[in-house]
Amino acid sequence: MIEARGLTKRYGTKTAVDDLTFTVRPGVVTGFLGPNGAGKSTTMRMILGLDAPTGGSVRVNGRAYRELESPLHEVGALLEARSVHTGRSAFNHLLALAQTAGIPRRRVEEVVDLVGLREVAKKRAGTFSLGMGQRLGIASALLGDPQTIILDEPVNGLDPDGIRWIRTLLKSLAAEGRTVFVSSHLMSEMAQTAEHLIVVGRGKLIADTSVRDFLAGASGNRVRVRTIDPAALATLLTGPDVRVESTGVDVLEVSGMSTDEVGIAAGAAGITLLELSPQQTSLEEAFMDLTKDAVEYHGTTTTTEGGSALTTAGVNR
Ligand SMILES: Nc1ncnc2c1ncn2[C@@H]1O[C@H](COP(=O)(O)OP(=O)(O)OP(=O)(O)O)[C@@H](O)[C@H]1O
Repeated sequence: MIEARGLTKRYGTKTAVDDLTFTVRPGVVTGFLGPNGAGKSTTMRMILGLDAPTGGSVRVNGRAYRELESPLHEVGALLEARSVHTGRSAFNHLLALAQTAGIPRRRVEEVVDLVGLREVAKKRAGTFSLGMGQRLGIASALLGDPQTIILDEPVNGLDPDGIRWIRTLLKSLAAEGRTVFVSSHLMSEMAQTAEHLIVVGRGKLIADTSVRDFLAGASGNRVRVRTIDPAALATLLTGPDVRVESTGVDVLEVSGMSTDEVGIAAGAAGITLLELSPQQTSLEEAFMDLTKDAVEYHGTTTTTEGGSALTTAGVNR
């Protein structure tokens, strides 16, 4: 369990994290969403005791990271930032980390298999591709068999196989009852991986919700309808709260009415329908709606460089 209360971080006049209060619970993957510069990495660094909050607090299993008796066994993390450049083999890199924390060699063997690095375990980690480097970083994070796992943008730059692998791994770690907190600016990815979402924009909390509720709340009523007389149906349905768009020769997209309402209105007017289906807003669209408000509220735009190499924290600091 991770609990942030009024968590704040300022760098000079810049407020990177602004009074964040949220709880990350065990048993589900929690996505930490926000556009670049929203404060995700800074929040994760504070959770891991790598940055001190300017205000508020954050606890892991009821205690500040620095107070954890055996941090590697409690929290495993993979932070975005620098790559692990090492002349050691992947296996020896993990073994060295394990030895500093009193973790037995057989656990190194286990995590090598768990992350699928067995075939390349004897290769120098410095020669690894981004995807292999990420697997190695995740292996390091899992070495202590931690109850809480924190990953900053783990799918950045990965190919579809790698993304699928991480997605499956995160879900299985959560299914074992662990707390899994994973950041991303890819909403579509989080929709497939996370059950719960904490959304931030410009350092502030925008939403703390299940993925399901987030989509339901954001989607409104949108209906796709095919008909033999689109012009007549469009005229019939268009109103102050209803928008009708033509999206194909015989297809309309109706916002502001349910499928039932469209069907009943068309039936009453004697207009034949060929298809009537509710449309779900994608997480991407829902997220853009939300963060657009945050951007407008704050009135400026930030751009940050998109670094994608990774290093481990909590293990390899
Ligand atoms: N050490 C620092 N000194 C000054 N400003 C910083 C520092 N670290 C982060 N910031 C600023 O704080 C804000 C939040 O940055 P942070 O890296 O936490 O965001 P993020 O959501 O993780 O974004 P990204 O996905 O780009 O990594 C940004 O505007 C960033 O420029």
